[in-house]
Amino acid sequence: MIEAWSAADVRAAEEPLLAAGVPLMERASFALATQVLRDLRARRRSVRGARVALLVGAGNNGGDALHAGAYLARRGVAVTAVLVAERAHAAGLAALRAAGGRVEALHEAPERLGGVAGDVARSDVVLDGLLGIGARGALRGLAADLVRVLDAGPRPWVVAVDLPSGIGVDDGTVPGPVLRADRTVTFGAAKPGLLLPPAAHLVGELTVVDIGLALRAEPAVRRLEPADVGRAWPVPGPGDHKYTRGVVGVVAGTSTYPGAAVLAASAAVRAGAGMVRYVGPPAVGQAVLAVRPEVVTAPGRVQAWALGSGVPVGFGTAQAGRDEGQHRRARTALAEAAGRPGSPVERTVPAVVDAGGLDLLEPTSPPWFVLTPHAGELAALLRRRGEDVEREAVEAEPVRWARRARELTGATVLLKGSVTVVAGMDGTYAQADAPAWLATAGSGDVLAGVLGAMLAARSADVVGRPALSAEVASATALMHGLAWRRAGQGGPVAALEIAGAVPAVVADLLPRG
Ligand SMILES: NC(=O)C1=CN([C@@H]2O[C@H](COP(=O)(O)OP(=O)(O)OC[C@H]3O[C@@H](n4cnc5c(N)ncnc54)[C@H](OP(=O)(O)O)[C@@H]3O)[C@@H](O)[C@H]2O)[C@@H](O)CC1
Ligand SMILES: Nc1ncnc2c1ncn2[C@@H]1O[C@H](COP(=O)(O)OP(=O)(O)O)[C@@H](O)[C@H]1O
Ligand SMILES: [K+]
Repeated sequence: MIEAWSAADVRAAEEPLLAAGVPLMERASFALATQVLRDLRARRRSVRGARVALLVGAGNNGGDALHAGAYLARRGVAVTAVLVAERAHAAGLAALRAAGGRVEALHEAPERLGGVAGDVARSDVVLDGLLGIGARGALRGLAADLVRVLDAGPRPWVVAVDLPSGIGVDDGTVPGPVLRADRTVTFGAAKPGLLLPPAAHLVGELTVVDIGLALRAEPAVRRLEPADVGRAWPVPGPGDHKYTRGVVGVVAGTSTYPGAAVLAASAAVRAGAGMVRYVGPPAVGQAVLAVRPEVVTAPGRVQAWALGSGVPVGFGTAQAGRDEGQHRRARTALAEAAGRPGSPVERTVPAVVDAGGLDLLEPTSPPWFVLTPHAGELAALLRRRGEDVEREAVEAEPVRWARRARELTGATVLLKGSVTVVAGMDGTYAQADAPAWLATAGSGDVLAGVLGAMLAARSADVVGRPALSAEVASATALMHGLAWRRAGQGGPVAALEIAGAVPAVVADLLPRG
């Protein structure tokens, strides 16, 4: 698992060490220089004579870049520091000069911007040390101008120092120009903005360097890795039978959108549900059975629901494909699963609420409900609860709006997108496990089905400790991405094939022995 701490928590952890004279910047810059040497060796035959440009801002982030530049200069690298602010880290500057590095004081001659940017672009590696955790708002002034010019030209290999300068350190926003990094070397711990969209797309490969910080607070954002999923995946034991493994109830699809039912039910079967009950129009049930004869269509108890995929509700405009029967079935399931008065207690179970199901929710829901909107659906859900927000605003600040939806609805919120953000009761997760090939019609229905199976397998645990829903949802997003990799082999894939790849991915992930 990768864990990320806020800028304030990182500073609080640094303070006692700095007070005790622990050389944090030396540790950080040495690790940075070592990584740059590795990158240089991978990219050219000899380190000696390689060209490295340092983009240096006014603070300690620039200091890291300057000290790393000094190490590199001593290894025979031709290092040029480009200063963009009146101030620059004095000790770092002295170290670089002493090691034979060159200094280009761009702030003293801003008219040289074009020429300097051209030189920077011809470097073997560029270190972005403009801003670190001291960033406030978008890059300003000459730093912003330089990044804009560099962005427009040919791209050298960029290593971001601590983080790509100008991203929202704690919220992953991209309020202005940012130089996209090929690698980010971050110190002490990852920062939330490195994991959260949209900034996460500017980070490149993430290297976390241990500089000895003791971070005591809870991490602000977590990202699960495959081994975490392997450890958490429900593995049946000798005493299990299909009911203990969990029955998933699927209320999905209509005669207009039968495919969603087929995809969600297939995915639940493939993810290892003990049994899948399809609840819906008989003709859709037949379509499901034609693909997955394991599914049953008889009514009965379930341990979790997957509701709403392919069940449009269509407020106002999109009325096509409405099916009042499906709305009624979904509403009944939602009420029972929430434990509304009058429902048998054993019917209080987790529920995945997808697509049209989001329009059928009561104003508030229990935290063992996992809502799975994409940005447009989240914006609509928020508008219905009084927020003035459009899809674009959700895309610009996904974590803010996912958390807001969690507050307003009470449910766990899994916001789909190129990075999936999960806002849960005791924390936030961000999963970036597949490229845009995964964005294919029906892929969200598969996610809903897999998540239904996961929640059914841990039904009582999730209702008893609803904070677990977020972790289960994140693990499912990761599994979804891995299944794409397996099914698509790096290229396009059909949604049903993603479901089909789940068993092999699970088998690979489970601990051996
Ligand atoms: N503490 C330690 O020992 C360790 C710290 N470490 C390193 O220090 C980094 C944090 O350093 P930091 O606190 O000096 O802040 P930093 O990010 O360099 O920027 C502050 C400067 O930027 C300016 N500025 C702000 N916003 C701006 C904007 N939008 N556009 C333009 N300028 C802007 C701001 O100017 P002001 O707004 O105050 O005028 C101020 O001068 C951290 O990320 C890590 O790399 C490691 O070495 C490990 C040990
Ligand atoms: N740019 C992207 N990169 C990677 N994954 C994406 C991207 N866009 C969407 N996805 C993923 O693709 C799936 C699409 O789900 P959804 O929008 O509900 O589609 P559908 O309703 O057609 O099934 C989600 O899991 C989402 O996280
Ligand atoms: K930086």
